Amino acid sequence: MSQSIEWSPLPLPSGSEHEQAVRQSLSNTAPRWVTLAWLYADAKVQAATLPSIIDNHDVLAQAKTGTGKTLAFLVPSIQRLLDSPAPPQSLTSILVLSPTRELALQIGVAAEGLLKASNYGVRCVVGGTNIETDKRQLKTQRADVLVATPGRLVDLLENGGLKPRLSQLRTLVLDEADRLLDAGFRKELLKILEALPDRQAVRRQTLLFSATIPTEVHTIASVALSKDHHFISTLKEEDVNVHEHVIQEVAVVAMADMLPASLEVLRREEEQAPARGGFKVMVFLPTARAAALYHDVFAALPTRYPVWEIHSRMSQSKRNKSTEEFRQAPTGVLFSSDVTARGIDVQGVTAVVQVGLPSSAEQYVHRLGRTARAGNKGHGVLVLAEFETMFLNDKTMRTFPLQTYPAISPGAVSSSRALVDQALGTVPDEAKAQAYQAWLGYYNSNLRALKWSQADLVRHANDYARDSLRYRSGEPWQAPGLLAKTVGKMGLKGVPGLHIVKDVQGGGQRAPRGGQGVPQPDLVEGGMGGHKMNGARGGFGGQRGGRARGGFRGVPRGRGGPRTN
Ligand SMILES: Nc1ncnc2c1ncn2[C@@H]1O[C@H](COP(=O)(O)OP(=O)(O)OP(=O)(O)O)[C@@H](O)[C@H]1O
Repeated sequence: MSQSIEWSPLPLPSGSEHEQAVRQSLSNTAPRWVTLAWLYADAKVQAATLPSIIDNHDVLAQAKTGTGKTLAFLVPSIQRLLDSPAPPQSLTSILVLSPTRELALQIGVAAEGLLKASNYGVRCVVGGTNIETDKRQLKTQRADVLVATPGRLVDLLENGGLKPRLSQLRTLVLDEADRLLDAGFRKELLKILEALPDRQAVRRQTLLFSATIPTEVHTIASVALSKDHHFISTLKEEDVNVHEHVIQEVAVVAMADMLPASLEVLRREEEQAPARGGFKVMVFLPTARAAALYHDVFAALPTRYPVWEIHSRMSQSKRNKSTEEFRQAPTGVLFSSDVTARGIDVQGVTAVVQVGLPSSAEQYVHRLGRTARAGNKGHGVLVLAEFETMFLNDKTMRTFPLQTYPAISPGAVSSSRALVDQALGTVPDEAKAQAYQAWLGYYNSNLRALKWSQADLVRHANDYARDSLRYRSGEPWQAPGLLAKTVGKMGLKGVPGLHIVKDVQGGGQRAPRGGQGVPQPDLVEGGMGGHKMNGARGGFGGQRGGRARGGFRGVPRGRGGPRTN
């Protein structure tokens, strides 16, 4: 381990001038200087983990969202790289894994900033991009720091000749570690760990970071961490892992009023912009199709603000464009599935609105964490349908200071409704049918928590299509058509109320990537050309999906109950 990092434990005052200096140092100066500057800033997780990381311990670290975990693992690992003899071009020293592509790209940019003044190289390999380019560049360019999503990394290990490049790996980082260790990624994680050299032989250090570390992750983490690893949490025992200064409100509305209520919530956020420091909002929906539909509806509404969408049904280049434009925009709304729920650091997000049942309390925490980052203010609104309020009884959710959202009057709902209905008129039936199918899939995996029968599910889904989406099919009203194959895969064969068709309208209801036929929450990384349901837990508080295979030796595959911290 490098002995050359000079640092002082003296608590120096932090403030905006200082913060500016730190920020500048990140892009302009040598990493050693960054290390010094960074220690004096008000980023507890960095100060708390640095001594253990410098001492070459494996670390499992937990700290609230937006408190600087990325630099907490990047700066010491990069410092260590710089203080060691330069490795040959063909070797990677630091491997960072991220569950989502956007987060991987963001970490890559941060690493590049730290290595700007050096000859070392950073490469990002993520799903949805040309793997041949990755292979070529990994052969010819430096990749001292490699940031990857698990699926693409496994592809490169199995078919891209990547293994020798990792033969001297010094640091392995699992960002959003609880997600990476979750059932949805287990198979890939195991393959990656097996492909890495023996940790003792290369004295490899492993660093696991997340804002949420459910109890069982401590057990599962042992596959990656040494026995004497340090667990470091900046959360006090009685602490909850959301920021106290973020006002969190819950609006409960009739399912048919979710879209109008969302419009009203955004109208109020816009109205409150001067007090909230602006109007830049992320709206999270449970599925990719719902995010797309909300985006299309809001794009057709006579609102003043620009809107973007991001979810796994878009090409990676479109996802990148949305992320970039939203990052740069002073104001606007991004409709997102859970692909941006974790880690994404966009400056100036004034509010996070979560519409519909979040897949877990952890996911609620991560989504909320897109606002109020780095000590800034923020506001969170959770919009639930009446039947989704059981989510508030979750053990973890009950520890949060949730407030009731100021009532949305029937008058406000009906004027929003009229606007929304007009906008819905411009949305193709195909998009509504896709949102309906995705809705069925998502709530189907939450039946136990909802205390619904399959017939209840279909009844509610049809209400959603008819009353929320204004899906018009003629007289008598019929639900959007579903292929018998899709219905079979959802386990809904014979459930009354479904409309089985031979061919779906416009060929739009293809089975999702990966051919599963069953829409799932959009917690997708999407590598390996397949649709990975990252949270293959089978839904909040409910049944576990049967899709997650594998499992670490001696580690239970899952939990029966809700995900709590
Ligand atoms: N020492 C520091 N001084 C000033 N700003 C910092 C410092 N460390 C990090 N930041 C800034 O704080 C913001 C949040 O950091 P980061 O994205 O690493 O948070 P995080 O803890 O990883 O969040 P999440 O849990 O959402 O992944 C970033 O904009 C980052 O540049």
